[in-house]
Amino acid sequence: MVIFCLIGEEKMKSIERAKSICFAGNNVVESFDASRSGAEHPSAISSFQRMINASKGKQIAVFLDYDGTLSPIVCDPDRAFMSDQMRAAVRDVSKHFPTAIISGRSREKVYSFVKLNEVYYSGSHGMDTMGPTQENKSYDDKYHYKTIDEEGNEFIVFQPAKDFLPAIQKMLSEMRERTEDIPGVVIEDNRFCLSVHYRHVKDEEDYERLEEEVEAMLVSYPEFHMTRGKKVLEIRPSIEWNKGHALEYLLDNLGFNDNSKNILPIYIGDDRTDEDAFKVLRERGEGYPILVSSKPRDTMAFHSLHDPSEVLSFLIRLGRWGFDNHHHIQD
Ligand SMILES: O=P(O)(O)OC[C@H]1O[C@H](O[C@H]2O[C@H](CO)[C@@H](O)[C@H](O)[C@H]2O)[C@H](O)[C@@H](O)[C@@H]1O
Repeated sequence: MVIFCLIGEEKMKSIERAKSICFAGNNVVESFDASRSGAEHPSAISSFQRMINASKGKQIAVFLDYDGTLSPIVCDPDRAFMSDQMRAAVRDVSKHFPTAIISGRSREKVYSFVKLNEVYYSGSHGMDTMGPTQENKSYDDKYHYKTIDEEGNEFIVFQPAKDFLPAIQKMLSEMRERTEDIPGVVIEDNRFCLSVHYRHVKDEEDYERLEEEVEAMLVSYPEFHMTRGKKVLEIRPSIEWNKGHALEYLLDNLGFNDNSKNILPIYIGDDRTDEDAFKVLRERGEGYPILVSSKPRDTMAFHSLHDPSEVLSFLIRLGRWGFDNHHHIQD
């Protein structure tokens, strides 16, 4: 079935450009573009060997975004499934290197897509992180708790936006009421933040009204703010915590603090929110921030991958290298 998602800002632009953004086979809505970021952001696949050489004597750790990285961008957020091949590749990588998925989705939702017990999960743009249990004195105990999975493994959960949960639930009902007469709006409860999707909002006027409704609601919730993603407005608590903080938190819990030079983190992501994590790696002066994008873009990443199928090739290669070099997670 061919489904076109030609809406909002695309509607205003030329048909030619729209075709490249919104082709529809298999419901996939982000497609290839001939141009790519070239010399500025070399391909992580062609630079693979160089990256691996730099990892000598260091522990590689892998951090992955979900939507647009492990799964293609599709029209229906509830159907952003990951392929079995991708799941196998992530599983193989996680056998050799600590691996975490850091997503804007709720932690439970991203786990329901990925279904791997071997990886750590951080949901709600890093505001809900389940990591290894090393005592971490630098973070507030009030927002930590310990938990055990079905296999008896102990984890620590850190939820720095916990105090905002009642307000988020109120906003969820209010937003649903405010937008019930705007065709095409989908509101996703991401637990510590909300996603207001407008991919299916066809009229420019409806889109403008939607933005006004979000802004009007936020007047009564000054402790929240709105950010923008791919055809989505996101409502988030205004705390100083993002995917970059979640990455640092996980590195700390894995035993690699700011000063550690024994770690080589790889972070792969496609969205604006991933830039916070790219920035952390740049500032630490170690590791590889990799942008997933078919077009050149302003980014803090050093390398790029074209799309999730290139992410798959990269992960397969990394998993094989880990196997061939006898890297075991307990080493
Ligand atoms: O941090 P991520 O894992 O990349 O999550 C970011 C948002 O991703 C999802 O929305 C995006 O993907 C959908 C499915 O492909 C697409 O329909 C939507 O237009 C995109 O914005 C997710 O639904 C959001 O909740 C996440 O915040």
